[in-house]
Amino acid sequence: MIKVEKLSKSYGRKKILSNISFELEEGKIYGLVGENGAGKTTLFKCLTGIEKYQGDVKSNLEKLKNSSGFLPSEPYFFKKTTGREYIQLLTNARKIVIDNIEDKNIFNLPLDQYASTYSTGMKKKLALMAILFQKNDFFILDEPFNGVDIEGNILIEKILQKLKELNKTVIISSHIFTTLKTVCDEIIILEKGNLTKHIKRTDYSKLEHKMKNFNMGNQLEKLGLT
Ligand SMILES: Nc1ncnc2c1ncn2[C@@H]1O[C@H](COP(=O)(O)OP(=O)(O)OP(=O)(O)O)[C@@H](O)[C@H]1O
Repeated sequence: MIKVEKLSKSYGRKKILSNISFELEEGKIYGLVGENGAGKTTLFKCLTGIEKYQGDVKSNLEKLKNSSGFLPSEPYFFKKTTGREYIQLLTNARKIVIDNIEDKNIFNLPLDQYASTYSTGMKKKLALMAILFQKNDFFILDEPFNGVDIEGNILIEKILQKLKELNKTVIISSHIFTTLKTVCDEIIILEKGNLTKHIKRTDYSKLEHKMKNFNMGNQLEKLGLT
C-alpha cells in the first residue's frame, strides 16, 4: 500500500500540487489523467523522491525507494552507455544478476548499441525492461504507451496484467483513454494540481461520455478553419 498524505509541491512561487491525498493498493493498476501541465510528472517525481515535496508518502514496502521502478516519459541515457550496460547498471544497483539477457530481450533491442542513439520507442522499451528486471513492487509509468509500436503496446498491456496478478502496485499516466479504460482498475484525475476525482471502473462510461462531449467553443474559428 502506498499512502500519499497532503502532498504539496511548488517550483519557486508557482504551486504545482496542492494538498494531494490518495491511497494505492497492491494488485491494482491506477491511471492518472489530467490536462497538459496538470502536474502528473511532478507528482511522479515526488513519489520517486526525485523532487522534494511537503507532506508524506508512506508505504508498507520495506524501503519504498528500493522497491520502486520509475519509467520517465522521456528516459535519459548517458552518451556512451549501451543498452546492455544500462540494464546491468540498474540491476546491479539492486544486487540482481541477469543471466542470458539475450533470451530475456523481449523487445528485441540492439543491446550493444549506445542507448542514447536508440529511437524514442526503443528508449522507452529499454527503460521499462530495466525496471522490470529490477523486480520492483511499485511501478510508476509516465506515458508508457507513447512512441511505442503497436506490438510493443500489446506486450506492455500484457505485462501490466501480469504485474497485477503478481500483486504489484502500478500507476500509469496517459492521455490515451481507451487504453486506460482496458488496463486500469481506477482512474485518478488531476486538475491544476488538485486531485479532483478517483473514478472506479463502473463509472468509466460516464467519464468517457463527459470527455467526448466537452465544449470546444470556437477554437477552430480562431485558427481561421471555418
Ligand atoms: N523544473 C521545473 N521548474 C519549474 N516549473 C516546472 C518544472 N517542472 C515542471 N514545471 C511546471 O509544473 C507544471 C506541471 O508540469 P508537469 O510536467 O508535472 O505536467 P504534466 O501533467 O505531466 O503535463 P503533460 O501532460 O504535458 O506531460 C507545469 O506548469 C510545468 O511548467
